[in-house]
Amino acid sequence: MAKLFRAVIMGPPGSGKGTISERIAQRFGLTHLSSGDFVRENIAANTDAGVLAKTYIERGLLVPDHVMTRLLLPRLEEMTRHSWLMDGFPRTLAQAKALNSTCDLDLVISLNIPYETLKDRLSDRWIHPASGRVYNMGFNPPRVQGRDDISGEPLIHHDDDKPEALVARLRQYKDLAKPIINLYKSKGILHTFSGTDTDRIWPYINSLLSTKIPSTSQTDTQRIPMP
Ligand SMILES: Nc1nc2c(ncn2[C@@H]2O[C@H](COP(=O)(O)OP(=O)(O)O)[C@@H](O)[C@H]2O)c(=O)[nH]1
Ligand SMILES: Nc1ccn([C@@H]2O[C@H](COP(=O)(O)OP(=O)(O)O)[C@@H](O)[C@H]2O)c(=O)n1
Repeated sequence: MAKLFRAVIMGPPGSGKGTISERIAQRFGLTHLSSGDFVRENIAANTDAGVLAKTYIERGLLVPDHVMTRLLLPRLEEMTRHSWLMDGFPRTLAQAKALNSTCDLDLVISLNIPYETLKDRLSDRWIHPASGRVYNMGFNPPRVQGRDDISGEPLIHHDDDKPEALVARLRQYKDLAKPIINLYKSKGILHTFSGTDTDRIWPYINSLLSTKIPSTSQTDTQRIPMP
């Protein structure tokens, strides 16, 4: 069996983690694991952890570490035969340490995007909640306005994508991400990409990953919140 590949993508809200993860999943055949989608699925399914998580998300708070790790780590342990890219986890140093004790990461991508760019993108982000597919009216608009391309279902706008919520979310990201970034830097697996356009960052990420994992023309790549 080919060597498995484990990566994490980090960045503030709106930095393009979901968009870039999709491209990576498609090009390299990794499974894209979105911790945010997984949390939302648990909320929709009314699981114990989902009910608990909802009380935090509704208040614009991060879900506590012990809830997130209880949700995610058992699922990761089921992924022992898959290569994956994790988006949205770890969000804290405690989560990074918990992840560390579960698996060896090969690579961490950190996105460094200016504040004005994040603000513009998020004010225009539309999401299909059931699949996690994400649109932007300028960058990747849906074929039919307000509707998901695949299912035709309505798109929604998250309250916490509004500019008034963004400053606090960004500050929190910076504070929490710093020690995680330092940890990954010290392990020699951190790669940082800066810029205002996903299309200009993507070739660099693509060529980095091409040196680490064989590309695939797979069409059956998955975007699943978690397995
Ligand atoms: N204008 C513009 N929008 C982008 C670009 N890259 C991503 N987006 C959009 O910006 C929003 C945030 O991207 P997303 O991948 O959801 O970021 P995440 O919060 O880090 O997962 C979405 O609406 C994307 O469609 C870009 O280069 N330019
Ligand atoms: N590791 C994580 C991942 C998500 N979450 C919660 O789940 C929400 C949605 O996750 P997301 O990754 O889609 O969020 P954003 O990238 O929009 O911040 C976050 O805003 C947090 O409230 C968390 O608390 N801890």
